Amino acid sequence: MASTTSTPCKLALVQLAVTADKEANLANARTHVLQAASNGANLIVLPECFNSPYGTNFFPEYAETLKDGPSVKALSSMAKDANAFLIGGSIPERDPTDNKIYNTCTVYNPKGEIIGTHRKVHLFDIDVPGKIRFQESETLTAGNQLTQVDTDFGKIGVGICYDIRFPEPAMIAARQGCFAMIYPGAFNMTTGPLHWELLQRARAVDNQMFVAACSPARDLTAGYHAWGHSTIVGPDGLVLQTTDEKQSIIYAELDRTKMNEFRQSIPLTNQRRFDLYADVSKVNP
Ligand SMILES: O=C(O)CCC(=O)C(=O)O
Repeated sequence: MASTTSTPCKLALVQLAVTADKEANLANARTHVLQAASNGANLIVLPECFNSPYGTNFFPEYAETLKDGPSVKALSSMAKDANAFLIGGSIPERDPTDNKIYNTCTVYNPKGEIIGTHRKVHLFDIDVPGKIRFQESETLTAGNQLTQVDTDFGKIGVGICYDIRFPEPAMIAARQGCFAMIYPGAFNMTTGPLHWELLQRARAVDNQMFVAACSPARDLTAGYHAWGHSTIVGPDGLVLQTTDEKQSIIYAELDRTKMNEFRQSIPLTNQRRFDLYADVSKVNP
């Protein structure tokens, strides 16, 4: 389905250097969000866990509520002062009703109002012997819903990092009219070179939509070494913009006219055979 709006969308991914100092991280985010806006971006994205070091031991310490935590306040005023839509990376969120902690992305309109909240639905629990073991479920709880937000440019699907490994949310988003999937993420030095770009290109080419993933910059003094390489991919599966591991901002115009032309020339959406593969969850392995 084509997006209905025609407002040009200039996307910026802000690959931030993240420290252990939350206040400094929020101030650094603000500086870079305003810089992106002054360069014409009207859709700005921050990385996964941009206000805290990435590690299960840090999540309880840095967690805050969405109602009156400092990060949500700071993000709201950044979006307003930038006059841009802001996909606010993710933060460790404490839900006061059950005291559970989530890895949560909040999304803002240019008035600074929250227009969407995504709690990471697939927790990053992996064990690659001799390389990396990470168990988010030690301190985090998974969210229970997929997230799409309405913007001036059309609908956008939002996931967080490990969520990108699962094709279904991106496919559902595309079929429900989203023109882009955006993932704040923080891959590592093992799976980053293997899969970071591949997964983005896969989600893009499968669904003929824009896909972008925004990482923190790499800090070799931190416990977790992020891969960096924030990347924007077009609906044809080609990389539009990418970067290295350092702090930087990358930009691309997301041209939905070109996306719709590409969808017409290779019309996958109308050619799917759901009569043959209706419900994969019911297929026995
Ligand atoms: O899927 C991966 O390899 C990395 C995922 C990750 O770092 C995360 O979910 O935070």
